[in-house]
Amino acid sequence: MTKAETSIAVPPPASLHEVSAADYDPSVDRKVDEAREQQQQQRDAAPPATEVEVDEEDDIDDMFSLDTEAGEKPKKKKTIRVKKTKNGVALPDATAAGGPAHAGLTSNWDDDEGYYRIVLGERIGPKGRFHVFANLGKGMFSEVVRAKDLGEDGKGSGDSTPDVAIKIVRSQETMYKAGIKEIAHLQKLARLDVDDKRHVVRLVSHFTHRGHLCMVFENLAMNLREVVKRFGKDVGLNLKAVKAYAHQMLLGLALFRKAGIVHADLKPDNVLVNEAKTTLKICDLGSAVDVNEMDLTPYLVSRFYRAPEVILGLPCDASIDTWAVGCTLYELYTGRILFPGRSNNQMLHLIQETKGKVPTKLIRKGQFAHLHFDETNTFLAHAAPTAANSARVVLPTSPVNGQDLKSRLASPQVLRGLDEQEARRTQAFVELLGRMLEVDPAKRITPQEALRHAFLAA
Ligand SMILES: Nc1ncnc2c1ncn2[C@@H]1O[C@H](COP(=O)(O)OP(=O)(O)OP(=O)(O)O)[C@@H](O)[C@H]1O
Repeated sequence: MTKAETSIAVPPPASLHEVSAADYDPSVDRKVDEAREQQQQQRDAAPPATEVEVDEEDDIDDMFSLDTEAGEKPKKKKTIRVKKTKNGVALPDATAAGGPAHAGLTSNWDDDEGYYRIVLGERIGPKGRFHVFANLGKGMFSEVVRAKDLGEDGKGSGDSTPDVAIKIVRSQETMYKAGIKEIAHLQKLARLDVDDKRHVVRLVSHFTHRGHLCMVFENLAMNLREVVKRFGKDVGLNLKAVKAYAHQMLLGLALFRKAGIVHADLKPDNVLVNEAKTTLKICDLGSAVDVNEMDLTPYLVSRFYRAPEVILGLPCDASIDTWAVGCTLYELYTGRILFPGRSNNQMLHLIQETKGKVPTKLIRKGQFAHLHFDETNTFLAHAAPTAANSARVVLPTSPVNGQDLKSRLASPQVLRGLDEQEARRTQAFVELLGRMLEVDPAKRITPQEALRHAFLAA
């Protein structure tokens, strides 16, 4: 492997290679992308399975021996993408059946931004079925509360009052419609997974409360970013836990593929675990899209988890979720963000340092490739977030010395410190990661193939 030969040396800032997953605040990341996406949308005013049989559940009890403590919940922001076209799912009129009649406006029940002013102790839902007792957080799209389910008659009795999580969508028409679409996707996935074995969060019911769409979910404990922060800050989780989580996420991805749905926002924040941290569920389908209705936008998926084909403007499909899960697994194992680029251009730079230069055929076909490569297909590293003052960087086809996954995770020095079995497992993990992070989406491993990979099969 040779070090990058740079005609003008403009590597990404050294600090970019070392970003702790625990320090990452997704809301900052999102704001930048939102602004860019809005610009992009204004510019483009006009507007892609097979099942797999796998054993359930690895035993990951006792993997997290630390006591839990109240952790800080990362604040997140989300870009809402609502297509004008319908996706075969009947979308009710937002203003009908208790929808946001005052869409865009606020009422006494709402704050200035259309969030419902939740009062702890309040009972919401048909017959006051849900007794709200805790706030779980606020996102761009909704606020999430925890409530007791008092049953259909709203009376609740003793043992039969399970906790649920309710996502109360902001009172805004586009968000209401996005919520309806999220419900349709969740219902489709649940129909294909009757036994609830594919690790996608279950929607219990939904209703409208004072103009707000409310989605009632099974209750889970925390998301994977919080898990890493609490149990693996800066060092990551052990390989056994990573293996179990990888297995479950891939089962989820296989289901998405089967359903023809792309999640399009997979990252540690959008994967929840139960109290025992043994089972995970993929959540937040607010950006999910039918594979046949994917738009070309360079800002799809949260930036650190964004696949190169998104940035390059190539046709996208479910493979973008595999890439995002690859980035997520690296983060779980190391406690560090794999590609912490501050722009799409820096993302491409970091990706190429780790994976080698983007193949010329992809550059040629990518609609946005001209923003990052010159006419000789040489990479242009931007000094600023814009393409201005960019410098040509001649990248080798192989990874930059020390940046490839093997050097990072399974160098001879690292392997020497492990027993034989652990060394073999680590190597298998790195091999699988490499396959999930193939730059060419056509060569990227599918979830079904990944589930048969030595790392998971062993
Ligand atoms: N079923 C659940 N059980 C427990 N907590 C949940 C559940 N669903 C969501 N949460 C919590 O609420 C957070 C936000 O949920 P979600 O991402 O679905 O909402 P959102 O409004 O789309 O958020 P954002 O705009 O930040 O992406 C999750 O990261 C998690 O911490």
